[in-house]
Amino acid sequence: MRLSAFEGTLLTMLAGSALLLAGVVTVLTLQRRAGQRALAKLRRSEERLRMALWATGELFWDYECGNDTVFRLRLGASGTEPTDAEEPGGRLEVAEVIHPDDLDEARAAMQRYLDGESDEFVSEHRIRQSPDGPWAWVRARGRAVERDDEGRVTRVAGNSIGISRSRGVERERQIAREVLRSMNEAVAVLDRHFRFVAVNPAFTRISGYAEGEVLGQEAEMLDSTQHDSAFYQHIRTIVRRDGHFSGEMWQRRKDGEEFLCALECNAVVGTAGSSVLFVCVLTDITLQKRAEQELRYLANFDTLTNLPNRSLLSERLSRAIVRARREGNHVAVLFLDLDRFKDINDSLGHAAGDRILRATAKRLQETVGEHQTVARLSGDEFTIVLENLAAAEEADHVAREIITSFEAPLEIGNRQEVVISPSIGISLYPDHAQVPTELLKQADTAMYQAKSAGRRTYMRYDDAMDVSIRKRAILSGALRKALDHDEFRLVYQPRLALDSSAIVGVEALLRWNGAEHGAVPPDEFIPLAEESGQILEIGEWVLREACLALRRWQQHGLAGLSMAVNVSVLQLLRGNFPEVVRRILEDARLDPRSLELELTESVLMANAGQTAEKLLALRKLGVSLAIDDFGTGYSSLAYLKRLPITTLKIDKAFIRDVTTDPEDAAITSTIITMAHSLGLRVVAEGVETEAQMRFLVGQNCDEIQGFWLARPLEAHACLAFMRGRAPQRLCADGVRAAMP
Ligand SMILES: Nc1nc2c(ncn2[C@@H]2O[C@@H]3COP(=O)(O)O[C@H]4[C@@H](O)[C@H](n5cnc6c(=O)[nH]c(N)nc65)O[C@@H]4COP(=O)(O)O[C@H]3[C@H]2O)c(=O)[nH]1
Repeated sequence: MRLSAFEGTLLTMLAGSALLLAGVVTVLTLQRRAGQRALAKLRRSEERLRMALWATGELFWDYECGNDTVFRLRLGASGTEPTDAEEPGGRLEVAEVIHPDDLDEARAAMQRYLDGESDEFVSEHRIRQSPDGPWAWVRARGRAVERDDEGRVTRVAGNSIGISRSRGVERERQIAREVLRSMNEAVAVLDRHFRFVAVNPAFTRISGYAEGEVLGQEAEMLDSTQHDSAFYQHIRTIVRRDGHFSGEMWQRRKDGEEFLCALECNAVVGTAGSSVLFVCVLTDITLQKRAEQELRYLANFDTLTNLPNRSLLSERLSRAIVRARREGNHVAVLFLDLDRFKDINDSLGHAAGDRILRATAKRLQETVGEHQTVARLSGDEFTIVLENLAAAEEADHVAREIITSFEAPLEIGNRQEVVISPSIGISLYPDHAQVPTELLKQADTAMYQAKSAGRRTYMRYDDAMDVSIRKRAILSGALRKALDHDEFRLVYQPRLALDSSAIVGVEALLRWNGAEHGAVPPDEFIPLAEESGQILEIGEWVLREACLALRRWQQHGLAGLSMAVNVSVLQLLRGNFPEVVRRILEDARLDPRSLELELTESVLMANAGQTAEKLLALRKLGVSLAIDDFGTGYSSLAYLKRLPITTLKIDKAFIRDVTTDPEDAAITSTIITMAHSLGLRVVAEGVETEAQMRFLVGQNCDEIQGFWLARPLEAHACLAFMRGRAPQRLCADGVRAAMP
């Protein structure tokens, strides 16, 4: 079949169109395939990017400056799917993301970047990964990704890396550095050869060595001479072997001074398991040790005398008891108190008192030997523990030795000497008690009894003493009310002048008739009043009462009489006694020459130096001064010479046997002669018989006093006695013929 031209043309055109279509289809197909390949490539590259992002664990963010919001993107755990930190595609206010404390600094960093002051935005701050999640430290970096027409940054994008861990480590390091720097303890890091690797400032402060002087040096440069080198070697061996040492040791500073330190040494173990470094911490404990020693000393010793105190005494006594129980022997406790120490302390001053206590401590320790415990409990109370005694009598023997040792004066410096006597009480284990407290109590009780028995003596405890102590306590309580209750009165014992046979004076003697206890002898209550200090008040009352009595008698026409009043040493030592006397004499309108004050010999002798001044003041007033009970104390006429004494009263103990005991007769006669040679008037006390009186007349004694003449009399009876007695002549041989 033949085709027309039109048909041919049409056919040609159709064929061409088909070809064109086929070509277009081919192109399109090719294009689609290329697009698909490109997309696949893009996806692969995105995937790789995502994987990389996931692997870094970083957070991507994109900050819009205009609205101060941030978009954050972080990849999920699988790394295949992106996970928005917030709502996908959502934006968050910056203030919601960054920790409030870090916000200002982060903004400032951003501002610096936006102002062109930094090449990139860098900030370390805390962010929350999720709304309720914990805060985590990140280091954020970013750069501008968009700018406006004028070139101003409108968007900044970047990433944030978690730095919590490194920041923690750094922070720990910083703290550790600071701790080391500010530590009071010296820290030295040593290598395995014990050479210094590092030291802290405290090390320099304590050892005196600067860091540069020790680094690389051996630690033994600090070894002291207090230990031998084997000691230090041994410690280093322990540190190497155990990786640890803790203890005390002496070390030497750069200036050579040695110091005691507490050392704590620990090995730092390397990855291979062996010690690579040793960290040693040294604390200077020299002062602490000294303080501890001082505390221990203070807890156990008396600082004044350096003797053990009560606490150490109890400890030693307990141990002594245990030993004695085991070995079947005795322990004695000697409780010692210095007689009239309080008065001496008050008059000489406390500094001198302290010196006396120190000298006493020394004398005691010397007497009993250094192996026996001598302790000071308080004030002037000392205790001695005697061990290994086979018999109780050995304790008596030591007590006697102590008393004798105190006959020699105590030297208390400045060429000053003091004579002081002790009173001692003794208790024994196992005889009196089994425990320290009881033994001490009983020795104290015995000491009290020794004091009551006239001081300067010792007594062994017995059960009856407790009763007596209780009685004394009750009596002392009653005595306190005696003045207020008007329970005191005075009696008067006349004194006779042997040459004129006239009554020349009386001695006022105190009587106490208590409501509860009846008549209590002065020998019992005067010591109690002295102990409690009441004697001051009572003594003043006696003085006033006696002066008023004399004044009344004078008004009754008795002239030329003198009144003798006993004065306790406390009255003399405390306060202004001469002034008290002056006032009382003035009130009573008495001539001071009519008053004689009697002081006991032992007291005057022991305190000669301090009392002399007061005695002089009294003498200046015109008052006579007598030494009472002469012969019972120190009987030192040499001492007497130094005191402004006018009268000496021989104690009745000598007079009692003066006619039967040649020794007493000789003593009495010597006292009279020597007293006269010193210009003193002599009065014999306790004259009970005519024979005694005769003897005294023969010895030229000036006055007598005693039952032979008259007993102490009530005021009115005494007045009657004196009135009824006209002076009588004495016999030719000097002995008065008439009996009283
Ligand atoms: N055996 C005997 N004794 C005689 C004889 N003549 C007198 N006496 C007693 O001897 C003591 C003498 O007094 P003293 O030695 O001062 O001894 C006094 C004195 O030291 C003290 N005393 C008395 N009154 C006071 C006072 O007011 N103040 C002070 N501080 N002490 C006083 O009490 C001590 C004892 O006083 P008294 O018991 O009254 O004892 C008095 C007296 O009664 C005698 O012939 N034979």
